[in-house]
Amino acid sequence: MKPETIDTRERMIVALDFSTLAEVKQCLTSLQGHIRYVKVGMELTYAEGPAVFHYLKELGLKVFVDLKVHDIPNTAKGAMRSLARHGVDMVNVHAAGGVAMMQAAREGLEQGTAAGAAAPLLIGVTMLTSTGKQMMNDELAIAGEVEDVVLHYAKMTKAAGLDGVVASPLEIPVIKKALGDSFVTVTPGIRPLGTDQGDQTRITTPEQAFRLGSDYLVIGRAVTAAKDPAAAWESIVQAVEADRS
Ligand SMILES: O=C(O)c1cc(=O)[nH]c(=O)n1[C@@H]1O[C@H](COP(=O)(O)O)[C@@H](O)[C@H]1O
Repeated sequence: MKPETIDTRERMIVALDFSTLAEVKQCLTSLQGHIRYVKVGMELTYAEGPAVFHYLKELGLKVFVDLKVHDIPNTAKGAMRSLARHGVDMVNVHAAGGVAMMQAAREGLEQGTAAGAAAPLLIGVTMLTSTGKQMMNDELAIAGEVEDVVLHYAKMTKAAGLDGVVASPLEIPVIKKALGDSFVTVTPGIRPLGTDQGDQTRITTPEQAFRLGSDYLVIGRAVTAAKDPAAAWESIVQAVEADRS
């Protein structure tokens, strides 16, 4: 199904950046029934192991496992084969690992997916949303504009046969224009008005992210660190739906 035909809530992913299952359960006490899609990153996976993926799937949630694999092709392939066996919905690798690594990741994912089941969406991370132009140019020694580098990584990702990319919402129009509407875009760096920018650099509001054409928004601390996560979540959903109508 094309992401734009999916309900808004299915396109908003909550980043469960916690280090214990107890904290996850506490957060879900507020959010359960409101959310449909969650992201499990390194912090929670390294603490609780893959059992947490199954716990969340059994609650009826879709699960994006964000481990940002970046290694030699053979290792990336094995990592994806193992991840696919958990029956999750979305996984990612760093596009900077290169086309051969991404192709190997794709192969591993197909090998690990149960017969008859759909493979998880495989997404390439372009330039982290915490990275700005100065850091990219001076620290990482990558010349040019962030948007051009992101587009280059997105083209590599598509050439490798992946389903889409992680980028900032700011780069989505050029990615969609060059690579087509069905190339999936997943965007962190979401900051509702009045929330703390923290360590993110290339940010937009949730409304802007949808307007720029993002398929899936990843939202973490603006919701999970709020006093009332469900209220924070619902105010984002309302703002987005009002903006889109
Ligand atoms: O792959 C990601 O999900 C990711 C890529 C990226 O470029 N930037 C980024 O922030 N993320 C993740 O998205 C989430 C953003 O969280 P908040 O900044 O709290 O909304 C975190 O879990 C990050 O690990």
